[in-house]
Amino acid sequence: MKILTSSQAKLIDKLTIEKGIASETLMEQAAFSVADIAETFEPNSILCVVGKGNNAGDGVAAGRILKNKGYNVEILIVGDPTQGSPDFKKQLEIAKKFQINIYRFDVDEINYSQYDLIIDGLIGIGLTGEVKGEVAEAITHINSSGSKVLSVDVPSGISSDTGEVLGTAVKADQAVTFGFLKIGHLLYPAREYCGEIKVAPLSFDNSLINSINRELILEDTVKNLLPNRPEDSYKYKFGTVLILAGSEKYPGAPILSAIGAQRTGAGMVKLITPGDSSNVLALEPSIIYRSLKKEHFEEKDVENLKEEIEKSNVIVLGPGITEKAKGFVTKLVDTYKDDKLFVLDADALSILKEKDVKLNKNFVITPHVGELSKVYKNLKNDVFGLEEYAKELRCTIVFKSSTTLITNGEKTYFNITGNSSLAKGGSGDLLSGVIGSYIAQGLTTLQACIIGSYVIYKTARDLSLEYTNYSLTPKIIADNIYKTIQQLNS
Ligand SMILES: NC(=O)C1=CN([C@@H]2O[C@H](COP(=O)(O)OP(=O)(O)OC[C@H]3O[C@@H](n4cnc5c(N)ncnc54)[C@H](O)[C@@H]3O)[C@@H](O)[C@H]2O)[C@@H](O)CC1
Ligand SMILES: Nc1ncnc2c1ncn2[C@@H]1O[C@H](COP(=O)(O)OP(=O)(O)O)[C@@H](O)[C@H]1O
Ligand SMILES: [K+]
Repeated sequence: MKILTSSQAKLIDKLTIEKGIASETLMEQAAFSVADIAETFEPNSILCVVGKGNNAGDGVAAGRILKNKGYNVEILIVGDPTQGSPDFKKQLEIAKKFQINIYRFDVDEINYSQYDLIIDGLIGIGLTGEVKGEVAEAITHINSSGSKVLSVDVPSGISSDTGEVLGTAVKADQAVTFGFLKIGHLLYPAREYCGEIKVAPLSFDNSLINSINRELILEDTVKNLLPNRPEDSYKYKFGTVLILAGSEKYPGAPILSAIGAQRTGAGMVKLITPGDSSNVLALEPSIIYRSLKKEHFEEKDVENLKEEIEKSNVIVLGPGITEKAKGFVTKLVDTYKDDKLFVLDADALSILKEKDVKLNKNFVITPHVGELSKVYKNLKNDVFGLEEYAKELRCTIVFKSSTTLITNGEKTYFNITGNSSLAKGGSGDLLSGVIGSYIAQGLTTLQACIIGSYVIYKTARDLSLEYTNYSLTPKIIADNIYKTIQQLNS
């Protein structure tokens, strides 16, 4: 499912209209979808609270369709309708002929609570700047009405490009958008304001679709990424993952990374760690394990581990290593950045603090917000900045959050499959091993991040129904990864 910016959405509207599908037709289609979804709330009375742009046009047309079906519908216009868009004004004239009550007065004079459903057609993708004045007041009334709320396109007040709340925003039970998702539907805080999101089809011109470079990860996106596993094969065909992780202080992190790699199909998983993570063998004896019996990795270990490093395809570097391993990380990356594939996680990311650090397409980095904000000073809540950073570093970034963003600067994938069961130490360690495993099995770094994150997040989501978001742990997720792989393989 493709994800658009507001300007891409406007361009698709424009191209469609240029090809001969009138804007009135698109509006009627949009309004029918809104009306269909409104009916699922089984309301007796409906208030359409509208602004004066085309979002309002959709809202008025949906109101008229619902009125025609026998529902008790009223319309409240917020703003001066004489300043409205041509399509909105047209809809208003039609609505008058259908004898709908249309109010245009002080927004405080309406009793919002008397309606079972409020349709929010105040502002859609045309929002510019903070919501203030009458529109802000109307939003406050909608939010405190206690009525169900259906937002047209995006909840009013939400930036469809960044997911920010600009001033104030409608809290919707559902949002119905047209043709494609918008970025704002998927990022917090907006994700919380959207409620359930429905995407309704419109007769849009799809010729631009292949050039849209942002996409939501769904099962279909991932199904064909599961690596081939021919019967006539052997372990080295599925790659060797070398996990260089842990320290005396953090012996658990490398275990989760190693198990993640092993349970997703890597041919060989080797774990080399400074501390004592020997419990890994009790959990999964097939993992090749060695302890350096010291506090943390040191620069000279790069030379000591030469043979193991050179025999590996992918190096998962970072979980639990502590900042004391910085010299080791810097030397390892400098020495092997052109020859090996890397997943850099946790404290391995501290090398990005150095000026002029150059990664390349062999690298995946997997920061969470705290890690990213330490190394990327321009971090804002926007996708565009992250894409720029990936271009600058020339690598693939997995920006781990409640909505996880995966980008190589050219293409960006949104993962909303996870839930708060993952907000626990160790989830990221598990993920780094899984991504390493998929790279070892021959996927591109971008593909490995897409399927790796999906496999972990989907397993977590499914399991949390039984275990709850409180009690589910990364180890239990690791033990059940096979269930998601089964679904993908069916
Ligand atoms: N061609 C069509 O008829 C279609 C219409 N669609 C609808 O059209 C919408 C886009 O329409 P527009 O481009 O007219 O934009 P909107 O109607 O989303 O927003 C523009 C209106 O909001 C007001 N506004 C903007 N920022 C404001 C702020 N900070 N505070 C208060 N008021 C503010 C503007 O004054 C203007 O009246 C979409 O969201 C969708 O609902 C499309 O989705 C489908 C096709
Ligand atoms: N509320 C949430 N909803 C969905 N996924 C989440 C949520 N909180 C955390 N996650 C996911 O859990 C993982 C946590 O990673 P991280 O913080 O690096 O853990 P650790 O380093 O302790 O292993 C990330 O993949 C992140 O996307
Ligand atoms: K809206």
